[in-house]
Amino acid sequence: MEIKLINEPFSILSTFVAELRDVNIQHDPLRFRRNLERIGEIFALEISKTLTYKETDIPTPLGTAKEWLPQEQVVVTSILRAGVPLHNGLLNYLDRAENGFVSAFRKYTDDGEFRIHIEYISAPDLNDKIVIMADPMLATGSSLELAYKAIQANGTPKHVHLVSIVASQEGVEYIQKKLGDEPVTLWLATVDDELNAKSYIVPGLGDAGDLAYGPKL
Ligand SMILES: O=P(O)(O)OC[C@H]1O[C@H](OP(=O)(O)OP(=O)(O)O)[C@H](O)[C@@H]1O
Ligand SMILES: O=c1cc[nH]c(=O)[nH]1
Ligand SMILES: [Mg+2]
Repeated sequence: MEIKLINEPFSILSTFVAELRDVNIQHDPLRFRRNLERIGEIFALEISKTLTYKETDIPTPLGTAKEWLPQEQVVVTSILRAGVPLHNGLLNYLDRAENGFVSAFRKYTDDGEFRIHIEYISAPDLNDKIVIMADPMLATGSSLELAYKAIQANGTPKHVHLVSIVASQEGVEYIQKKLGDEPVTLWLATVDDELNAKSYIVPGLGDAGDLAYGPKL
């Protein structure tokens, strides 16, 4: 497994991440979702550089131009809920991609413990395709690991790009341990040092799903 941290060299990306984190800005849900989407667009551009390209004749009004076009079929998948705006951003650029969705959410018990529940998968045939799996938060890493394993039921992808915006160091190490031998690249915008007692990333940004879509029961 390869890990790609895209926050260096410095770019406009860090402005969008700062706005997601900033407690004085993040409570504007339209802006929060749009920043997730904009970061998805940046990841799409970076991931597109890893695709296979073929030189292709393009008819113009004045002649024939040669352009390099991507060859593989891409499938953008995301983890509900918080993955949706990131998914939209990836799809803005990878607009011919097929799409998949996985529900993976924390279900809390009265003692404050939680387990990850996967109840819904909707995805196409993944055999030999380039799969992107998006979730803005990589905290313990359980959601991403289980979602990755769940979609394998739809076929064996050629490669899987796992995309997260804010990761914890512990979560990165967990994914490395669980998926280290898989044909996977883990793309991240930033890595924070800590997880708190409730497995939230510190400093992180809070609850991405709630900030994008409001509280849930
Ligand atoms: O790495 P983990 O410890 O598994 O945590 C990360 C997961 O938690 C969040 O989802 P959440 O359960 O809050 O669902 P939501 O998107 O519906 O709010 C986030 O979007 C990830 O899916
Ligand atoms: O810090 C975290 C951890 C899980 N889910 C979030 O939205 N934020
Ligand atoms: Mg949430």
